[in-house]
Amino acid sequence: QGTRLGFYRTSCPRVETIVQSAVQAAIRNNPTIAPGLLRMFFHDCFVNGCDASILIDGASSEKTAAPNSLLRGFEVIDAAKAQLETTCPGVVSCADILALAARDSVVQTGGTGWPVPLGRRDGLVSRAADTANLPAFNDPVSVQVRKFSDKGLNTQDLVALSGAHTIGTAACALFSYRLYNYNNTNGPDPTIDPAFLPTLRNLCPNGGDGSRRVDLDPPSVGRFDNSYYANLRNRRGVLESDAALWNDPTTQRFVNRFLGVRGLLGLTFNVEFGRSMIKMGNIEVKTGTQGQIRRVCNAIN
Ligand code: HEM
Ligand SMILES: [Ca+2]
Ligand SMILES: [Ca+2]
Repeated sequence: QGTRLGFYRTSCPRVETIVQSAVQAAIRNNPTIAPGLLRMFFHDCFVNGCDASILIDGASSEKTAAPNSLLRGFEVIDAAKAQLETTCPGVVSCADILALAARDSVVQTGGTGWPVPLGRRDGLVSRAADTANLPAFNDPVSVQVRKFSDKGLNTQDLVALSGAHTIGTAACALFSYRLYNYNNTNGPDPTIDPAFLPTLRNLCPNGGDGSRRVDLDPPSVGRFDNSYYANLRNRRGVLESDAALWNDPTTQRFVNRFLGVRGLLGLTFNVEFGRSMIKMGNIEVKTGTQGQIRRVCNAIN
């Protein structure tokens, strides 16, 4: 009683093309939508499962919580839903639209696609307090591993899915503490490449605008490739949580495998990313008669 391929084959055969063209149009107009939608899906699946709880508006819904404050692309899901309601009213869940949009965002940025099993139903609750279990920018590897394993994802999934940071940006506010007075040392995080430090300091001056955004995978921020892992090896991970994946021996081994280091069993990033996304997309899904099919994605019926 899970998700499956071809779920809308008879009830809404054009669902994939409709979502794809909405996502394509949005990204053409604003490339930052691609990372926005990919991250949105992660933050949906980790809180009450992949059930579109992230999309609900309201005073204390998940959306209003700090870890979700910088998400973008909600209007793209709403637009796809509006089109689907004219083509096949009352049939396609917002949770499935988000799962497809995340995949399409990867394809649009040059990644390899994967078949998306469908049949998720939309959830009935969305509470800001439930976002506490999302991984944080300063989580050590042990905590990242635990948060992923709580959702049925292993260490390889963690390293593969963190590869999403091959596209997109981060706000200075979430990592500039590493650049100036890390852990009250009056100096930078010693694990940052000293040649990379001036670049980051220029982009995020001490006491400067915390909302300024920096590429997570320079200079390949718009391409869905494995260059993120090379940055980790070169001690150029921007977020502390990313840098930590290199500094821990277990996760470093996976980074090296994604880099195709000789002597280790190689892993192809784009293939493994899709596999892990299918796993993530099945976290605590509601199917059958659970939940509902929302009429609009930002409110419960
Ligand atoms: C331990 C796990 C993770 C942590 C701690 C983490 C943390 C973060 C943080 C702090 C940002 C910057 C947000 C901002 O400033 O707007 C970010 C960005 C991003 N994350 Fe993650 N992340 C993790 C895993 C993932 C996963 C599993 C995915 C998707 C599969 C993902 C996709 C993204 C994307 C695409 C961005 C760029 C967002 C944009 O440009 O708007 N992350 N992440
Ligand atoms: Ca959810
Ligand atoms: Ca990249």
